[in-house]
Amino acid sequence: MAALNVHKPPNLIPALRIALRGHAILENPRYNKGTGFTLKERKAFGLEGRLPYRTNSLDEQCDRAYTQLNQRDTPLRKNTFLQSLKDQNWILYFSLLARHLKELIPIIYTPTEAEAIASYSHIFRRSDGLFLTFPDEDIMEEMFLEQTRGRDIELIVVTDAEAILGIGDQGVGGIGVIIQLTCDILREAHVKFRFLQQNLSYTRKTALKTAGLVGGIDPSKSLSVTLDVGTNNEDLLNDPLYVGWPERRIRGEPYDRFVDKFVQLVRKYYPHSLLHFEDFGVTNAHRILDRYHDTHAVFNDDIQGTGAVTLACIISAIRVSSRARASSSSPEKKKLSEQRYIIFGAGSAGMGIAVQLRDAIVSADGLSRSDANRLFWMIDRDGLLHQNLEIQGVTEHTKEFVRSAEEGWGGNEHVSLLKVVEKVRPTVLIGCSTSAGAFTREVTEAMMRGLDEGAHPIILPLSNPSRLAEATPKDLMHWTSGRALIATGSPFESVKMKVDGKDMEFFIAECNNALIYPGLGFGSILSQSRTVTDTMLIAGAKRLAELSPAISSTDDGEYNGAALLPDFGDSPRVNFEVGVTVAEQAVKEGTATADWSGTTDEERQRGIQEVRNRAEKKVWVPIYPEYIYDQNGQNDA
Ligand SMILES: NC(=O)c1ccc[n+]([C@@H]2O[C@H](COP(=O)([O-])OP(=O)(O)OC[C@H]3O[C@@H](n4cnc5c(N)ncnc54)[C@H](O)[C@@H]3O)[C@@H](O)[C@H]2O)c1
Ligand SMILES: O=C(O)C[C@H](O)C(=O)O
Ligand SMILES: [Mn+2]
Repeated sequence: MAALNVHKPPNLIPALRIALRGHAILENPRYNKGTGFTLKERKAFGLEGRLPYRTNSLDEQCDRAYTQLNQRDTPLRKNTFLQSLKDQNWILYFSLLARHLKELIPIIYTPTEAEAIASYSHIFRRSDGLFLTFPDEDIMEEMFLEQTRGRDIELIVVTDAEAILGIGDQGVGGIGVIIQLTCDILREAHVKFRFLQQNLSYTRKTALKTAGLVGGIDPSKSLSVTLDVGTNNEDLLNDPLYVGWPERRIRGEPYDRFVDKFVQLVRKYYPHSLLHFEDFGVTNAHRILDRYHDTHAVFNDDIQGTGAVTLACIISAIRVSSRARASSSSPEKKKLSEQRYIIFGAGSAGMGIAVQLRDAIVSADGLSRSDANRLFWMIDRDGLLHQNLEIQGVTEHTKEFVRSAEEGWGGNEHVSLLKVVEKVRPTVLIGCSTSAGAFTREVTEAMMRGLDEGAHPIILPLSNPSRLAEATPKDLMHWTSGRALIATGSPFESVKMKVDGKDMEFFIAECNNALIYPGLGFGSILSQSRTVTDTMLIAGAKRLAELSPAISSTDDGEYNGAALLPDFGDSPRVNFEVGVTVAEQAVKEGTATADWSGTTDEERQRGIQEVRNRAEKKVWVPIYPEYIYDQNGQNDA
């Protein structure tokens, strides 16, 4: 895909009517333009004496901010700089991100976010998002309304921070994992705005084709929420600077009641919103998803987002591997159901991946659910999950994947990854265990030995941040003599090596849920889907796979080292496509409730034709609109 180009005439964005003046507008990151305010706006909003003479374009502001950013010499300092830029001016922040997406994603996201979250209380400057704290349970509704009243919220991202990335319980610092996904509006209640009447369709289409859009969801319509139910992290509990509630985590009935109170507020005030759960502990994550799945559009990113992006990655890898086999004597094995999967780490991500792949196998290849379950071997701390093992805290989801005792896995003993690889001869090995280096040379070589002639091993070390990856791409490529098809959870450099005397460069895809959740979310919000169904997720994943460089570049020839998934630099457009597909699926299957989505078969057909057009209109682009002072604006709009 072509590089993103974010230059665009500002007059193509509709004007906003705003009631704020002077200091208040400069202090509001949603509306602040800094030196970007035009002379006309400076006059209208009482800014003439508050800003230096020169008006800068957004391009100039981005160039300046980029130079300032590069004066910060560590990723964490850059992360802090960007966070403070976001606190000052959203459009500048998103616009800068859009211009340097590939470079900046690792700064605001994995791996640097892990450091920022771990030091949250120490680098704290200013709060962001909504904090709902357990001892304040009785006033939760007031706190919720205080921040949301008058707002048209479509996306709510929430964490209780029990399992942040692979770094565990981070208490209130967990807000860091979600604020990069959403932007909270300050003092929205004092502002009234409305779009001027214009023909937007050209505007948006052009913006979309030429501009970077970050997820496509208007940040003012999103809210990030921390459920501070305590922390079991001893370091935080003993840290006098810890800014969260310094008590042990609440469990059991009080926890469920607290979460339920929050979910019911979301349902009451924002029935059409998407509620995105991030980095909950594994048992709570599954229970919460199951509990609300049929009553609200809920989405657990670690379970479903990871499942969907991994499904896309595997579809892409199987295509490459089967093409390679087409020229050998062994069967092609093009189908998901023709693979054997070992999943190392049976937590939220591992189970999410297993369920998503299993569902896709059932729907695409027509296997029964139990036959499809048999294609998976799940391994956790205690080794392979098999019936003779006394496993602690097995969830309903996990049970389905426990291997039968008749397969001869022995008694209640630890069956190691190596043993399982040797016996099962997997074609796909996925890591989401937080166990750095677990995919050793021995394991990898054993996997290679078990493959059919000509096949590529598909190996996905997905644990984040980078230092927790189960193996590095460089090692895997060398251990497999350049055969492995690899994707990782955090970004890694490409691997250059000679294969059969030829110089090759292998690009390592980032198989991270961030490559798909904005699209899944956008599609769900666009169609106002009542629930997020498995079929919507599968449709989104298939679309993502189709857009992978590995698929397009191996169509008529040998694998050339292209990445298994689209590049993060292309994620805005990729996510737009995923969003359109997900919304089309929601309309098709009748879960969409948007007024244009229709109820009869005929109306739905028309609704599907509408989706792209609606998406283009809805997508948010980080470019300054013109502001018009609306003296009569109602402060409580
Ligand atoms: N790439 C992505 O998009 C993505 C998405 C979600 C999670 N992740 C990563 O995957 C990892 C797990 O995340 P999660 O949300 O599933 O956490 P989780 O705590 O729910 O699951 C981790 C599981 O790994 C198991 N485990 C720990 N040590 C192990 C070992 N030595 N051997 C085998 N199993 C072991 C744990 O018992 C647990 O069941 C994290 O590093 C996270 O960053 C990546
Ligand atoms: O946040 C990420 O980078 C991906 C994923 O949600 C994780 O928990 O690791
Ligand atoms: Mn996560």
